[in-house]
This record gives sequence, structure tokens and C-alpha cells, in this order.
Amino acid sequence: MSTNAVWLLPVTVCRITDFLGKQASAALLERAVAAANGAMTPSTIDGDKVIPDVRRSRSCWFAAPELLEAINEVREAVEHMLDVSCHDTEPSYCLNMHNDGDFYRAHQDNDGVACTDRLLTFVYYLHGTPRPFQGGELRVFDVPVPLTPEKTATWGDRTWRDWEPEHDSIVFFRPTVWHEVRKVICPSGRPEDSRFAVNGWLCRRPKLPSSRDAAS
Ligand SMILES: O=C(O)CCC(=O)C(=O)O
Ligand SMILES: [Fe+2]
Repeated sequence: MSTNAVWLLPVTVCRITDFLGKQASAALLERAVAAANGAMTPSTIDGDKVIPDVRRSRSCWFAAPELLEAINEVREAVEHMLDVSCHDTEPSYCLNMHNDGDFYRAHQDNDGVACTDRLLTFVYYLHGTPRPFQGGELRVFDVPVPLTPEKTATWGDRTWRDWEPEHDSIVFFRPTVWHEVRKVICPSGRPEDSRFAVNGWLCRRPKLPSSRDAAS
């Protein structure tokens, strides 16, 4: 009998289509396009590093209160599905645009060492119609679990599921999940033809020092 096995456990992704509806998503796309024609800067990793071999896209600060409100309405159901608790969290998010040749290689948003305050990832997608780019799928990797301790899972064992970055859809998943953005092909190269995503996390609030801490 062979015990040389690795289980590949699918990861739960909560996806909702037509999330904000036609009008609200069109208005948000308009604001994203305006931002894309303004001051977007190269996206960073590990806080402030621009490493184009790992991540190629542009980002900027963005306000989307209507999106946060809608997220709040489904939050309890999502928490239940993903078995996470986002009690006492605050959102942190920005606008990302991927244009021709852009991608984000496999990574975790919270690797257990850095960014451990991130408890829930959300990604809300926007784009023009018909979709002006190809590729750009969100690839979510299954979790490899060796059957026995002697067998270790290798990167070659990995399997995955790709999710379409469809306009007005949103996905939620645990930030510890391995995921990547597949390369985008956007022949026009125009900013308005980008793959837009409002991407962020519900983050544990920093603990305020108690009066006892302050006194000591
Ligand atoms: O845009 C996406 O689909 C995901 C982006 C992402 O993984 C990130 O910004 O951490
Ligand atoms: Fe990510």
C-alpha cells in the first residue's frame, strides 16, 4: 500500500455577482477610471517595496463607502462560511489597476508573520463592457496536506481554481490562502480598459494601551 499521498483541499471562496447593481457599479467604475487617469503609483509588497518581478500593477487610495456598507450587510454570512470572526475590525483597502502585462505572483495577504491583523480579504472587481482585457483571473490554490509526516508537499503538487474578475462581482477568502493574479492582456493599453479591483481586508483593531500600561 502506498502512503505517498498529498490531499489537496479546496479553499472556500465566497463569491457574489451583481453585488452593488448596475447604477452603483457604473458610478464606482467612473471614479476608478478618473483615478486611473490621475496619480496612481506602482503597487508595493511588504509595505513599501516595488518588486516588478513579483507584482506589476498600479494602486492608489480610494474611497468606496457604498462598497463597505454592502460588505457589512453580507459580513455575517461570509464570516459563517469562512469560519472567521471579524468582530472589532476596521477596513483597510485601496484601488488596484492591472493593465497590459500586469500580474501579481502567488502570495498570502497574511502569512502568519507579517500582516497578521488581516482577518478577511475582499476583492471587488470593476471593468468596462465588453471586458476590454483577457486573463487576470484570480487563482486560488488548494491546500496540500500530506497523508503521512514523511511525505512533504512540494510546489509541484499544487492544484488551484481560477475565478473570473467579472464586473460588479466580489470575492471573500481567508488572507492566509495562497493566491495570485494571472497576467492581464489588455491590447489597447488604455487606463480605462484596465482590470480594476477595490481590494482590502477587515483588520483587527490595534489594542489601545490600557491606563495600567500607561502608568507602568
Ligand atoms: O486583484 C485580485 O484579484 C487580488 C489582488 C491581491 O491578491 C492583492 O492585492 O493582495
Ligand atoms: Fe492578495
